[in-house]
Amino acid sequence: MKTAQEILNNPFMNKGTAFTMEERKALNLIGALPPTVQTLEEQVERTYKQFCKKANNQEKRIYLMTLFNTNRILFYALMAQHVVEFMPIVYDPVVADAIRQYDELFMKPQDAGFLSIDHPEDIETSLINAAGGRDIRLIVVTDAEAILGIGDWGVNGVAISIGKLMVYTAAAGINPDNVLPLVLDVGTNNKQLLDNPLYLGNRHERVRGQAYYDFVDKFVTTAEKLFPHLYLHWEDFGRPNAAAILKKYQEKITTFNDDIQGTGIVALAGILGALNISKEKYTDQKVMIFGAGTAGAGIAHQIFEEFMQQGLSEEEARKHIYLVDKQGLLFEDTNDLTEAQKPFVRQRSEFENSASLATLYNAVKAIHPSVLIGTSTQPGKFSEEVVKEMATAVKRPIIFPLSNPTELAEAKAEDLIRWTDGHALVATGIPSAPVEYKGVTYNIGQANNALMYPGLGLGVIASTAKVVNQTLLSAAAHALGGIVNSDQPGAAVLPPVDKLTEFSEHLAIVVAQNAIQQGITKKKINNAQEAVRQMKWLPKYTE
Ligand SMILES: NC(=O)c1ccc[n+]([C@@H]2O[C@H](COP(=O)([O-])OP(=O)(O)OC[C@H]3O[C@@H](n4cnc5c(N)ncnc54)[C@H](O)[C@@H]3O)[C@@H](O)[C@H]2O)c1
Ligand SMILES: O=C(O)C[C@H](O)C(=O)O
Ligand SMILES: [Mn+2]
Repeated sequence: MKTAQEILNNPFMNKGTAFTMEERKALNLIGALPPTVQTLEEQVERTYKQFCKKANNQEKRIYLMTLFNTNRILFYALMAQHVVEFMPIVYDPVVADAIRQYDELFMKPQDAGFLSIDHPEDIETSLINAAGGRDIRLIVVTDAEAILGIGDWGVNGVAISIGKLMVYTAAAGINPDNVLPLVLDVGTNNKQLLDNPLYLGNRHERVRGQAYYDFVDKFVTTAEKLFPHLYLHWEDFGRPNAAAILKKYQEKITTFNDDIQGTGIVALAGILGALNISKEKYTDQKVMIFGAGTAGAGIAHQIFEEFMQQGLSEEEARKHIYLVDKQGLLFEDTNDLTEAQKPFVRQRSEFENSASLATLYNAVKAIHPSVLIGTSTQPGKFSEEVVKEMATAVKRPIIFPLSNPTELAEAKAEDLIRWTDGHALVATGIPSAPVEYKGVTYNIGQANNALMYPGLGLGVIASTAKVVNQTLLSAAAHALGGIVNSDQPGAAVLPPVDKLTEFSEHLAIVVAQNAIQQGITKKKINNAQEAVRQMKWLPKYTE
């Protein structure tokens, strides 16, 4: 028999004031709670009032994390009613501040797991301890080398795994009992952390090379062994490692890289949504991606696949894509190209003065892309000059500044609308308020992978898909890109976050259906819709 304290201090068991009198008698809780029994609805009302009293986003976040650590059903019941308001606080952009201040704010590990490269022999024990006997179906893991656009944050990065999983549950109803947030602590090269006496992670530089890959592999093998129904989500790894790890495992296990594949899907969906509004053809588009790292190259790949699906040859498809990185427009002879950039480099002979294409402005002027996407971590680079130049040649420029958090965005939505006299079709990585311009309200879609990874994940888990392949990813992009209200002036290019739970379910059903059709499910699943609905968890108390 558990003690009152053991029950009340376990967020998976605790119902707080909602324990009924019968439960209080049976569980030795008599006298350990105030006498009034509340409903979940009353608890939601009380906690929302408490939340509203907090003075700023940081305080609000601390409050919500405390609630999460206290009563998980109540946390999700509350979040279900306030998704739009809570997303930026539990997730991007406020999560970035929480990561920067992890040691100052640390109270509880929040049921996350911490794997240390200094003790690879402890991987199995650590996973068992962190899971605590639960049936783990979904892991979000980071090594925190490239947290959003803010760089290397060592063990602090665990908060992105926790935040991503909160969104999985709030958006798609993944049972919180089945999830495990993880950080691979392989050291950090962040000097500020190494010099901070209160830093909580391993106090040495990042381990690189074979030792790193052996550690990752031991983690993957052990997790697959312990959790046979696992879907493994990689988040915010550094540029070379993210791509290499995905390549190594994507055909072997059920796995997904959010920054490469998730961002690719959401960017493609945003373009498809924008073209629904402008009534233009996909195969007429010229796409320029500024910042061709993990996310940028992932977007290029997804867009490239779509050109081929829409009938272009591989060679023709490549001609529609232009990558710009630190070196400027990427050419076949550019130094330090990554493997993921190489398929999309251009020939110098295509341009009269290729040497001048080292700046974004010159590249935009020479190419006049119809789509401009930013994943560069360089704030303000979609300047008035760049955007106006683009708009001289393109009627409805599609412009997505996707860098996170807020202070790193390549442009603000409001400026893009003004500079293009309302013609730009805009989506941003962080939430943007609607823009009022010349009597029209422009709703700004949030092109953040959070719009799709929960639905994709629910579909994959419910259908028991063995792998996340290109066909599945394309189906997800089309499902998401098809939901825009194209007749409304100022319509957003992506569905709004206040409908996140609805369209996540829709996405999940499309994905599950696609996995069934492809014959890539582990179990025989007859009905995608039923499988998805059955898998969905709702924040309700049970006896
Ligand atoms: N909205 C979303 O869903 C989403 C998803 C993933 C990443 N992102 C954002 O995209 C950004 C990049 O993330 P990442 O994981 O790809 O990082 P990354 O480090 O892999 O890529 C960044 C790229 O930008 C390039 N770059 C740096 N300075 C530049 C400059 N002055 N000009 C041109 N290119 C430059 C780098 O060389 C690198 O290739 C981050 O801010 C991240 O938050 C957004
Ligand atoms: O975390 C986000 O908000 C999106 C994305 O995964 C990122 O790294 O920026
Ligand atoms: Mn990310």
